[in-house]
Amino acid sequence: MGTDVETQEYDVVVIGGGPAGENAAQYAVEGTGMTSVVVERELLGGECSYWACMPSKALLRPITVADLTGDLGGVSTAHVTPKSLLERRDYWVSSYDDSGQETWADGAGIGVVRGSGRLVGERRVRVTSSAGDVELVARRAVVLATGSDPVVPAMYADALPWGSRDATAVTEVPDRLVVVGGGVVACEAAIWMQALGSDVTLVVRDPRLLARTEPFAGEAVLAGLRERGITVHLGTEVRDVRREAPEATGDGRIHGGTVTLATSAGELVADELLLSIGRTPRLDDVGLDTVGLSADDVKAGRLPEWLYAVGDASGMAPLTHWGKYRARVLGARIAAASEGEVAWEPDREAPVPQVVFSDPEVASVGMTEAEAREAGHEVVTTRVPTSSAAGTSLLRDTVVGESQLVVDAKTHLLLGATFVGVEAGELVHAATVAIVGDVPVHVLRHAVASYPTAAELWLRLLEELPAEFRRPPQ
Ligand SMILES: Cc1cc2nc3c(=O)[nH]c(=O)nc-3n(C[C@H](O)[C@H](O)[C@H](O)COP(=O)(O)OP(=O)(O)OC[C@H]3O[C@@H](n4cnc5c(N)ncnc54)[C@H](O)[C@@H]3O)c2cc1C
Ligand SMILES: NC(=O)c1ccc[n+]([C@@H]2O[C@H](COP(=O)([O-])OP(=O)(O)OC[C@H]3O[C@@H](n4cnc5c(N)ncnc54)[C@H](O)[C@@H]3O)[C@@H](O)[C@H]2O)c1
Repeated sequence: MGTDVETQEYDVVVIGGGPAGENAAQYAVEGTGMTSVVVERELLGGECSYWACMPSKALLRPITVADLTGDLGGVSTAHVTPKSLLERRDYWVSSYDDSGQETWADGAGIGVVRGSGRLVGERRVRVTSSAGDVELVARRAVVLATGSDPVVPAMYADALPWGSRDATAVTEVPDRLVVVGGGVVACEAAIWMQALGSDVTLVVRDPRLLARTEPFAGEAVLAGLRERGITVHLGTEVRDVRREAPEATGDGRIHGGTVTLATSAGELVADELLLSIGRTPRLDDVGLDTVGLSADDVKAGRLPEWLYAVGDASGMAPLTHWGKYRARVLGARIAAASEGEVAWEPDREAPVPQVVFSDPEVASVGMTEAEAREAGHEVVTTRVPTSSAAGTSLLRDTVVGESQLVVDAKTHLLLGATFVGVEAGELVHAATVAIVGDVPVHVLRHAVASYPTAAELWLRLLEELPAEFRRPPQ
């Protein structure tokens, strides 16, 4: 039977216009003469631009700078004003207007179709919107870049807890906020919510914060949160959640009456509950069944040659820079294949860096010491106080945190690095370069950092290694 739905053909159809989708659409066709289109049902730029990375970092930066002025002789202490903090957030999310992104897509020659996209068969995507349906046919590839959803177990659902969208889009500041989770969102959001005026309590199931990083990093962040007056209950289970008159008032507004949590540390009462216990790929309603696939197939990479997943939707590390990187790799593959070529790629997967913009900041890449040992490496570690270089100690009056390298004892190659404290996020990139470039530590010693910059911390770390790490392995 015929259909009166308009059909459009492109070489590459990308469902989801977040950072991963945008990069896939751009790199897949750049320099090839092929065409690509992005299907977006909310705002082009995705979660990252409007409800995740950008607003959270826009909120945290003034707080970090104000703290710095309070810990730096020779300058008056600055204070955060909640109203101007929220104005800064609004500026960085362009007041939730994505016309700038649309201009970018236009300039890059990428088509944009507004609406909800869904596979309806091999290489076919149906886009539904209030303006009517369109069917997109992909000559070469369909890319799923639909992002992820926060995990909300059934016990919490009726209480309509805040998710990270509410925390980043906050307009009504609850007097008392309970945050469930001890991961990245919890450790970052606790800081800005407390600076905005909430009395914040963290309820953490694990015995420590940031459980996937080195233990000393979580300990430093715990001390930092407690120093700000934030209460943290570690190793605590939530057993029941009740709320008076829950109401879907919208992003960033208080979702009803008082929330009461029964926990293994006792009863907690709050005006709002922020649930931040991880995210899951958004694959439920993208029509995988119409091509005989499931979400598990996507996460395991069991996909036909015309279908790809990238970014949070792929189940890989849910980080913007990682999603964008994988999208560039994927885009280059698709572009090269269209010319009958194979894009060059390193023969090993690159390590995933992550910066947690907590206080103190935590930055890591590669394996933790425990992960390296578990993977069978013979390991040597070197750890120094982050204050131990002139360049780092000059940056504040009190420099907290420690930094560590994990080195393979046999090859002298860096396996992982963790920096905690001032400039951690900048210091970690040299570790990423050393790992990707296979630079052994005896060579790294000859990469000289300027005096007195924070990068001289690398010298301190390398100096602390046993003497045999100053020459090639014998
Ligand atoms: C509070 C918070 C802070 C964060 N901070 C950082 C940070 O500092 N650094 C970092 O690297 N990462 C950070 N992240 C993670 C980062 O936001 C994600 O990894 C990133 O947004 C993933 O990009 P993506 O393109 O895969 O998905 P998204 O950014 O989620 O974009 C997916 C897009 O697809 C659209 N979409 C979904 N389904 C459909 C459909 N069926 N049809 C049409 N469109 C659809 C969505 O509307 C959305 O625009 C943070 C996350 C949170 C929650
Ligand atoms: N700066 C950044 O790069 C940044 C900032 C924010 C978010 N993100 C990304 O967003 C993702 C989601 O962040 P997140 O903080 O929600 O997740 P997360 O994975 O970082 O932390 C989840 C926490 O919730 C706990 N948890 C899991 N299930 C639970 C349950 N049922 N009850 C109680 N606790 C439970 C975990 O033990 C962990 O402590 C992160 O993985 C991260 O990649 C990145």
